[in-house]
Amino acid sequence: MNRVLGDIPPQNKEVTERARHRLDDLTKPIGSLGTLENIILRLASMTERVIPTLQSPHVLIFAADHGISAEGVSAYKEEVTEQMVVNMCMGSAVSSVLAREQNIPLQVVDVGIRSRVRHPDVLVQKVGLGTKNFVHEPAMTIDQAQKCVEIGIQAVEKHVSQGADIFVIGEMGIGNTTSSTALLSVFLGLSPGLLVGDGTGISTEQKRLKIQLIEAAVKHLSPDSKDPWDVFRKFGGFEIGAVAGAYLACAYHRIPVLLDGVITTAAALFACRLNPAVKDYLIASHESSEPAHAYALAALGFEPLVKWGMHLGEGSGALSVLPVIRNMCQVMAETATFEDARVSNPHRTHHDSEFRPVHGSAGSPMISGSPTVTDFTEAERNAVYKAILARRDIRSFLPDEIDEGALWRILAAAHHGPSVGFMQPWNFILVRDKERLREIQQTVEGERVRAADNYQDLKQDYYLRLKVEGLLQAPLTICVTNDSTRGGPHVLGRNTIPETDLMSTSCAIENMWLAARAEGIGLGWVSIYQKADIRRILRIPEHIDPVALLSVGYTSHFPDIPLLERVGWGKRLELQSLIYQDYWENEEDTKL
Ligand SMILES: Cc1cc2ncn([C@H]3O[C@H](COP(=O)(O)O)[C@@H](O)[C@H]3O)c2cc1C
Ligand SMILES: O=C(O)c1cccnc1
Repeated sequence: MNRVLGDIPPQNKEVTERARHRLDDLTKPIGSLGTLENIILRLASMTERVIPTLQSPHVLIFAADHGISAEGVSAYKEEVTEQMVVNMCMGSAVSSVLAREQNIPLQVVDVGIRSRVRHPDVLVQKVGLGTKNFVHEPAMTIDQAQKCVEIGIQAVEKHVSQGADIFVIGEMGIGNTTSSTALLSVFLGLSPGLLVGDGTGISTEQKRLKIQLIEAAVKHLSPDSKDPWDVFRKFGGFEIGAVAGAYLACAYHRIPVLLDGVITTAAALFACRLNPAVKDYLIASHESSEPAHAYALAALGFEPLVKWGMHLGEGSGALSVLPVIRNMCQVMAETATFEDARVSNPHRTHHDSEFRPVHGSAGSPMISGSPTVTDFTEAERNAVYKAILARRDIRSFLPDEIDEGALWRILAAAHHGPSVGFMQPWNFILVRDKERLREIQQTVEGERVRAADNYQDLKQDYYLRLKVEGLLQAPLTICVTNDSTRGGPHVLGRNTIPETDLMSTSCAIENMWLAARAEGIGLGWVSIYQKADIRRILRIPEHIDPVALLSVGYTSHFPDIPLLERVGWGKRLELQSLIYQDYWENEEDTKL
């Protein structure tokens, strides 16, 4: 607990500033999303992402019983706590329906229900069998107070480690509006008469009793309002402590968390008294009709997003507002900027839209320094680079047929290659017929020998000893063709550089190569042939360009360095020597 309490990160003003800049660049009048703009900026600061994403919400509901319920301060009996928890687990409580509708997992934690809960899905972590009745004695010991906060921390941390990126925390505990109101009365120094409301629908008589009991208990237990633990242990509840712990853990992990009604907000005030930095990670969802809620929100400096007169608890208010907040993340991500949509912007010239990049904190699945959250895990990212670095041009094949599923995936990878104007100029001729392959091999062999004339003496011998194809070994050859007429005469982006169709087809081939490598399948690009020969053998029309012959098959091994490097034909140039800054640099320039 001390780790979490002592190390809550501050707001990130730089990210907030960049987010504000982007928000003002979106195609809408400045400030037109009202209060929701502030929510977006706060989310950016909390998550240190200019474009925050909330993809994995999680609901935690903490439940416990209260000694004070013996005084008849609720319209319902204590046993309803356990019954409602079972109802939640069966998916039939308001909170369960709201969570299910949004596909959000919900976990109920029993922090101290008096009876055994009759459902296996409840996480049982009882700190006691209900609190003591604070009319007579402190609700709990200091040890219990710390334990329930610790349970809240652990519950959040478990789900954070599984990828949760926003939390709704709810509570269930008959009698807990009395407990919360007592806490708020002491923390805020306000009289219970101002704060007590109708709770679950109590009579005027019960309301009067509720006020009197709180007043008497505060007098009797004389809490030290400057000591949050003293106040909490005297009037709190186990579920309220767990909610406070959950808020602390969210703040520690830079995870946004939604407040619900009066009970969770009392827990928030307790958490903020332990460390005021928690506040920066809390979002007020709604204002409940319990009078104490408005006072508590005001004390925290929060303006609730909505006032719908809700007074249910269970996280129901927060769950109702959550979609609005998540939509705002999509707005931030997907709304066009004035510049992108070519809409005239009176507020920005081209120059002042440039901004310094910002560096976020590291940690999977976020890439360090990225302004957005990436949806690639570290393992997935590494896999992409592995395929790129381990790709080889293969010329030795095993005769085994290629798995049909793998072949389809490789072709689909090609088909998802980038193409200018989306013209998709490619076709794939799958050649398995041995007679046809032999014909192809003969023309390739003829070209290979002819090309040897380009080299002299020893270099020529060297060239002729290189194996340039495995056409007859591989079970499959794919002829990739390019149709420059596809998409009509005016393909977007192809008007000034006509060969972009060919570039697109090349990109498709590279995709195939990488996919094949990941499938453990070798691919060799054969390019020593006369196009006319290949057109004749494969009956390709005159206007279609046979770009590549790809031998495809399993191979005994993928060399760790390219074959031509291994045999000394060439070596990989230094990347550094190929990169220029701002303009083409002459070698003379760099020597100076
Ligand atoms: C059926 C039912 C479902 C609830 N869900 C939340 N609460 C809410 O009401 C209780 C607090 O009110 P009081 O202090 O008056 O007992 C808490 O359990 C709170 O979560 C419920 C209450 C009832 C009766
Ligand atoms: O404000 C709330 O969330 C609330 C009010 C009454 C009863 N239960 C919850």
